[in-house]
Amino acid sequence: MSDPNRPFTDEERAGLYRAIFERRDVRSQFLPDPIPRPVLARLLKAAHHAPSVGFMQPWDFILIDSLDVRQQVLASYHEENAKAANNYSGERQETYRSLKLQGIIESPMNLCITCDRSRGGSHVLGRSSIVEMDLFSTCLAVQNLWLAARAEGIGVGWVSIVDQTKLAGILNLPDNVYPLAYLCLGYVSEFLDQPELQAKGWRSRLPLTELMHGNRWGQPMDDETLLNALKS
Ligand SMILES: Cc1cc2c(cc1C)N(C[C@H](O)[C@H](O)[C@H](O)COP(=O)(O)O)c1[nH]c(=O)[nH]c(=O)c1N2
Repeated sequence: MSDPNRPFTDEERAGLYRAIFERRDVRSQFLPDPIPRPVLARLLKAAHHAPSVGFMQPWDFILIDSLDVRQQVLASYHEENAKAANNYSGERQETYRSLKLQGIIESPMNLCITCDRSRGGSHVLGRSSIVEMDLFSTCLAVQNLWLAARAEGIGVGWVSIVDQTKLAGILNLPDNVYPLAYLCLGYVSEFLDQPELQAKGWRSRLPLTELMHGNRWGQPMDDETLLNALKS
C-alpha cells in the first residue's frame, strides 16, 4: 500500500480540479459504446468509497440495461415532465419544452443508486439528531461516481423528473429502500464547456463572491484577499 501521507503532486492536484470543473451533467451527447466492465467497476468502487454517516454505507447499485425497465422509467419521465412544463408560461415554457432533460434510452446503461434507510440498524452513529444524513451520504456516493466517470471520459446524467413511487415499483425496491439517484451513463461525443442549462440561457452560475457571508447569514465578508482571489 502506498504512503497515504505523501503530498499530492501538482499533476495529481490538477487532475482532481480538472475533474471537478469539467464534470458535466450529460443528456444529449451519449454514444452507444458499452462501458467496459473494469471501468464500470472502478466507478462503483469510487462511489463505495464515499464518506457516510456512522460508516453506514446505505447505498446499493442497480445496473439497468433492460430496455423494458428503461422504457417504463422514460414513461414516468414523460408524465412528470409534462406536469413540470406547466410550472412555466410563455417563452419560458417554450424554452423549458426545448430542453433535453434525460438520456435514458440513448445511454448504454442506466444506474440507480439507492439509499437503504434501515442499514446499520436503528441507531447509526451521527444520525440520531438528523435522520436525513443517510440520504446526504448517498449523494456523496453519487458525486464520487460522477467525478470518477469524468476522469474516465464517461458522461453521467441525473434524471430526477420521475415519480419516485413509480420508480421504486419499477425497480422492485423494498419499502426501506429509497431510489435516490437515477443516472444515465456512457461515453460521450463531447463534454460541453459549461452547464447545458447555462448554454441554453436557462440559468447561469452565480458569482461565488455573492454567496460569501461573514460569521452570520447576510453579514458582508470583509476579507478582501479572499474575495479578490475568488474573483480570479
Ligand atoms: C439532484 C440533481 C437532480 C438533477 C440534476 C442534478 C442534480 C444534482 N440535473 C443536472 C443539473 O441540471 C446540472 O447539474 C446543472 O444544470 C449544472 O450543470 P453541470 O452538472 O455542471 O453540467 C438534471 N438534469 C437533467 O437534465 N434532468 C434532471 O432531471 C436533472 N436532475
